[in-house]
Amino acid sequence: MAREQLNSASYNWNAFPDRSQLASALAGRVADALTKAITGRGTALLAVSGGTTPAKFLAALSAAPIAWDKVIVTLVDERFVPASSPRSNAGLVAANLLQNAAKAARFVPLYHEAVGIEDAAASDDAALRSLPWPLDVVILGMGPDGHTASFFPDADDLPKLLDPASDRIILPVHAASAGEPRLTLTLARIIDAGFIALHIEGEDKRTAFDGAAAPGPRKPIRVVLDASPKPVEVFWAP
Ligand SMILES: O=C(O)[C@H](O)[C@@H](O)[C@H](O)[C@H](O)COP(=O)(O)O
Repeated sequence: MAREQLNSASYNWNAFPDRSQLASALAGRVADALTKAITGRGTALLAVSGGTTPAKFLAALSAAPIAWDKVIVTLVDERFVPASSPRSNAGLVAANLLQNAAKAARFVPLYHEAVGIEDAAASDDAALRSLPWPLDVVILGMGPDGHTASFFPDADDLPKLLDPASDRIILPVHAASAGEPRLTLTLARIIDAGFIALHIEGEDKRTAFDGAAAPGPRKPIRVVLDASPKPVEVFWAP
């Protein structure tokens, strides 16, 4: 049942009694959306977030009996570290999603060795243009500060990351609160997705999400919700 809407129907609230039930339900919704895309255009483009929340969901999705050989997986964002780093989102995806049936998917990472983050972002931007945009599914996470993707409130050039008219796919991010330089999909690519889910867990994240509804300066997650042409499906468990 949807809670009172933030800024008029910008999200639907899907609450679950526990994190396992959320993982199964979200995996089912994503599998259906990917299958619909494959039926419609012969392929499906999926972008997932990293961090600590998604592992259970990604593992549940990996077992979905769909045509994974027609699915392309990429990342919503990535820390500027190699896949061998414990901080790597590519490493998280390899360990949790690209297993079981989903092993047949094509994975397009964001990190590669480069002189610097700006060079990496430019070459990613060029390389990812050949993917079958728009995204069919995007799974966002959210930090307690209201960031999503790598749209950190203290990011240099935050308006450029959040420009709904940007023609960029990938941009570099410098933000003191991010831990290390990041590579991120732009908001413009995210809100074009056919199915947009926000996956958050725990009371802190629920409070942070509710805080995004409060009047005052808009946190990045609120900018995404307001810019999305369709309601974002929020999946939450305590
Ligand atoms: O690279 C990342 O960290 C993510 O893409 C980021 O946007 C994440 O979704 C939030 O920071 C929540 O992270 P947790 O799931 O670890 O709380």
